[in-house]
Amino acid sequence: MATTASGRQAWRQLMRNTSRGPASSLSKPQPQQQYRFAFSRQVSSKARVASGRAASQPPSSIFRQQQQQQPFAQRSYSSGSQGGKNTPPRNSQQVKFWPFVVVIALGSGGYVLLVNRRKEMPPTDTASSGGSSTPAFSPAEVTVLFVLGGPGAGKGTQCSRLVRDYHFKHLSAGDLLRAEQDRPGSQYGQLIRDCIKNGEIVPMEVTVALLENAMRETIASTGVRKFLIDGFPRKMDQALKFEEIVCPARLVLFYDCPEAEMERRLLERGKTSGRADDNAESIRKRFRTFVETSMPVVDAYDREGRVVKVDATATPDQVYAATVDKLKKALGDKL
Ligand SMILES: Nc1ncnc2c1ncn2[C@@H]1O[C@H](COP(=O)(O)OP(=O)(O)O)[C@@H](O)[C@H]1O
Ligand SMILES: O=c1ccn([C@@H]2O[C@H](COP(=O)(O)OP(=O)(O)O)[C@@H](O)[C@H]2O)c(=O)[nH]1
Repeated sequence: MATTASGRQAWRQLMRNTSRGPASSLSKPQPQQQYRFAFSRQVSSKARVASGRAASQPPSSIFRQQQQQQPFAQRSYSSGSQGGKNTPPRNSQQVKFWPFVVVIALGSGGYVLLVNRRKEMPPTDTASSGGSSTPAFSPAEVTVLFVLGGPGAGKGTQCSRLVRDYHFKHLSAGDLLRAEQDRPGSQYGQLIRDCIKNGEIVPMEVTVALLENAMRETIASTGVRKFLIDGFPRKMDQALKFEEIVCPARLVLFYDCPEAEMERRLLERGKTSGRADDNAESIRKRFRTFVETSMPVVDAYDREGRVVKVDATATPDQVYAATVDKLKKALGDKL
């Protein structure tokens, strides 16, 4: 997808609106048009590389069709003016020039206005920083651990314990999305509801904005600067975007659990969780999304040596002991 100036603007608009509103929420409903722009924008550097190929390809077949149709359209116009037998001869004195003058004047005025407006626009991401923006938080001051694993692997269970013993702030992407979904007046409520029910991933702009807001709010209100970001990133674009504009992650804590065990846990959790996606059908879809879309993210971090993998099949206490042991080795005094 091409990175358009209007797309970048829409992203900025989204971020401005979200950072103004109450923490952890996307506060200001926006016009539908901007919303679509925001989602069409792919800003990650990898996405840009990928889209470069598409951009250099010839115009779409629809565009080509329009180009080809133009001569026909012109012919049909001219055939009318050439006139049939009954067409009176054209009197050159009847031709009026003032409409042309008005059109040219309006066109020139519009162009000048456009140029001046363009000058007032803030520089785009790529123009200002050669293709990448500075993250909001420096990894020297803020520690971010992504906590990943299949649905029901035990991410939330382990995060609660780490919060208790090591004073992390636990930010569950799923919880933030569910809160936004239920927030009266949220423009994204229905979209989030549909994605969660179908085990699909909510467009990254929404989730990244919610997480950034929650981090800002946490730092401002508690001073805590260590974050467990649970259930995120589930897709490569989220990972790239978050690390580009929010904060590079220190590592990924990955809970490895077989599907049969995760399914058993989720069906058990579903008896009391009240979650719309803790049912057999949604669980199946979530597993598929996890394998097809989220595991490649874990694999990518693994190739960079940034994954701490923990076997999640044992009891919660045993899994926690293994977690602490491995995190101490990986983080030292940052734990
Ligand atoms: N190690 C474990 N063994 C058995 N059940 C577990 C274990 N860890 C978590 N659970 C249970 O499994 C369910 C899913 O755990 P949860 O932490 O909510 O998973 P996730 O956040 O990965 O979706 C919960 O009901 C939880 O109590
Ligand atoms: O970054 C995220 C995190 C979660 N979700 C959605 O929220 C659902 C529930 O995620 P959560 O982490 O709460 O639960 P889990 O599936 O790990 O049990 C997922 O299936 C997705 O539909 C999402 O779209 N983006």
